[in-house]
Amino acid sequence: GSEQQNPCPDMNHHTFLESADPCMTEIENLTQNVWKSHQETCQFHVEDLQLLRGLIFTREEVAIYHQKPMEEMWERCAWRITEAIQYVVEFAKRVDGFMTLCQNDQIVLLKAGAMEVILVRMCRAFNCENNTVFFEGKYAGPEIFHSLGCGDLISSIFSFSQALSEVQLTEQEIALFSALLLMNANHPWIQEKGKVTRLQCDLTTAFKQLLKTHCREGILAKLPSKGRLRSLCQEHVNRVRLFRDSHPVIVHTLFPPLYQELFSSDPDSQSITQ
Ligand SMILES: O=C(O)[C@H]1CC[C@H](C(=O)N2CC[C@](c3ccc(C(F)(C(F)(F)F)C(F)(F)F)cc3)(S(=O)(=O)c3ccc(F)cc3)C2)CC1
Repeated sequence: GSEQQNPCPDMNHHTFLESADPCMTEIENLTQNVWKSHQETCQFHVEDLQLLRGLIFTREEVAIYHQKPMEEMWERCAWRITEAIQYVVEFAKRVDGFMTLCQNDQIVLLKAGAMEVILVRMCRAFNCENNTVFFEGKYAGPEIFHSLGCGDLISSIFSFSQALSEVQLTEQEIALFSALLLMNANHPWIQEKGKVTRLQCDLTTAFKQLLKTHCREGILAKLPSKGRLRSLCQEHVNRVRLFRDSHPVIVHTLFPPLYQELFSSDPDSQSITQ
């Protein structure tokens, strides 16, 4: 294919010398790999999530959720999020290049990005016509999470999903956007910055190429900003800490260990998520 001018001009010279420009097929292969990894590691197919939109919790079923104690609702959500995180870990492991990173960097990238990928994936399970999300087998409005006692977090999650579902991202766009959220070389604790930067650059090229091919550059302005995603994740971490401080035994005994490591521990403590 035609020689690509270096896609990452800011790569300093020695990194440039040791790495050739990705030619088109390399970028196309990366796009196919990321799309396949996404399809294989989503909990539900988007067609199934659309078919199930007709299945909505009845008023009686919502009332039953309202009667559940806060601890039980938190435990359910913690398990759900842990399940979703495990699928995201599997997604990352299948993206070309991720497994070549050192263990430390894999953990740092997942700790920082897993929740952001879940928030993006969530828009697939969100129905913006009636402001409901797929939860435990049926579609539910925000009121079903009432007993969690964090209405502000829930409403920001719903308004985030509302805004993102209006962009009507394709599965390929979600796949590449998710991979980009994970491969963030600017994270302070990254040891092999050059390798992550290379991955980030190739994924950026792949994403831009995909948007250009499908005349979808317009969505770049509609994607949530880094700041929006980060503040939503921070709100979630704060809420979990709040719940943990008021229910230490519950979190320590019942919350899935992976969830605790990813969200309850201090952001800078290293831990094994494998
Ligand atoms: O891979 C797929 O197909 C997708 C992956 C993403 C799935 C999903 O939407 N999710 C998996 C777990 C989900 C989830 C999101 C947020 C949280 C919390 F923030 C809090 F509980 F506080 F809200 C916590 F973390 F603090 F507890 C817990 C669990 S959920 O489906 O249980 C859900 C909960 C609340 C919502 F308001 C909307 C969704 C999101 C849907 C299926």
